[in-house]
Amino acid sequence: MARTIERLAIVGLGLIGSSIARAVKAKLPGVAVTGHDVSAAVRGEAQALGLCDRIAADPAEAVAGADLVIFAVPVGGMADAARAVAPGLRADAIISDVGSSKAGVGAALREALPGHLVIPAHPVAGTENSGPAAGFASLFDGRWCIVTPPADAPAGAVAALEAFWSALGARVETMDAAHHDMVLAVTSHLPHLIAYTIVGTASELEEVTESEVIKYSAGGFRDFTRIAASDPVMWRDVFLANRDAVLATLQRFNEDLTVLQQAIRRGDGDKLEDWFTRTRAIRRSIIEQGQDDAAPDFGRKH
Ligand SMILES: NC(=O)c1ccc[n+]([C@@H]2O[C@H](COP(=O)([O-])OP(=O)(O)OC[C@H]3O[C@@H](n4cnc5c(N)ncnc54)[C@H](O)[C@@H]3O)[C@@H](O)[C@H]2O)c1
Ligand SMILES: O=C(O)C(=O)C[C@]1(C(=O)O)C=C[C@@H](O)C=C1
Repeated sequence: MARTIERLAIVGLGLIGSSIARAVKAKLPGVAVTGHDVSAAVRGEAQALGLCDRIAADPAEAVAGADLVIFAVPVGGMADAARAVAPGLRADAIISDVGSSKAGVGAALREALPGHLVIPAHPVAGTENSGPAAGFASLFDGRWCIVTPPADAPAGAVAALEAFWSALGARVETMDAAHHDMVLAVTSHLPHLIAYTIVGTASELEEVTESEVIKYSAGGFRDFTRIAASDPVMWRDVFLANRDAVLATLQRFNEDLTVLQQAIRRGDGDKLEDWFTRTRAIRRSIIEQGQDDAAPDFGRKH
C-alpha cells in the first residue's frame, strides 16, 4: 500500500525547490512544508515569499519529522546537503531529489545517508532562471517526472513518491538511473552544451561585432541565448556528473556535424534536404504528442 506524505522537507529553495513548495501549497494543501537553504539570503527571500510553513536555518531541524525529504540543490552539492541533514532524519523518511543527472546523485545520497531509503527523481521541467522568486506552481503541469528507484526499493514508498509527483501535475515514469542519464544526455544536456557553445562562439567572432549579434538575434540565435543563460553552477555540475553519457553523445554529434559539413562543402543538397526533412518530422511528432512547450514565453511565470 502506498504511504501517504504528510510532512515534506525541501532542501534548496531555488527555482525547483520553490516551485515544489508553491505546487504543494496549491495542490496538496494538507501537506506541511518545511524549507531549508544554505544561503541566508535565499532563506530570507523564501520567508518573504511565504513559500513554506516554516523555514529552518539549521538543516537537521528542517527535516525533523518529515516523511519525504527532497534535495533541490545542484547535483555536485547533494552529498554535502545530505550529510548536513542526517542527524535530524526520521529513520523511515523517503529521501529523494530533483537532480538533472541520476546515477551519480543516487550513489552520493546513499553513501551520505547509509541505512536510509533513497529514491531519486527528476522532474523534466525548468527554465533558464534560478532562485526562489523564479519558481511557479504550474511548472510541473503535464511534464514528465522520471523516478529512478533502486531495484530493492519498497513498492509502497515508490508509489508514494509517484503519487506525490502526480499530485503536483506531473506525468510519472520509472527508469533505470543509467538509462535516464543516457536519455537526458541527448534530450537536455547536449542541447545545453551546444547553446553554450554557439553563444560563446558568436561573441568571439572577429568579423561580426557583439553589438551586431545582439541587434540581429531575433530568430534561432535568440532561442539559443535563452538556454545559454541557464545557471552556470547547475550546468557545471550536470556535465561533470554525467560525463560519460555526455561524451558518448557528443562523439555522435561531432560525427553527424561532420557529415553535414561535408554535404555543404560538396554541394550535396539532397543530403541536407533529407536530413532537415527527418528533423522536421521529429519536431512535428513532439507537437502531436502534446510535448510542445516551445512557445516563445515558455517558462515565464508571469
Ligand atoms: N533549472 C532547471 O531547469 C532544472 C530542472 C530540473 C531539475 N533541476 C535540478 O534541480 C536542482 C536545483 O536546481 P535549481 O534550478 O532549482 O537551482 P537554483 O540555483 O535555483 O537553486 C539551488 C538552491 O540550492 C541551494 N543550495 C546549494 N547547496 C546547498 C546545500 N548544501 N544545502 C542547502 N541548500 C543548498 C542554493 O543556495 C540555491 O538556493 C539541480 O540539481 C538541478 O540539476 C533543474
Ligand atoms: O527549458 C529549459 O529552460 C530547460 O532547460 C529545462 C530542462 C531541459 O533541458 O528540458 C533543463 C534541465 C532539467 O534537468 C530539466 C529540464
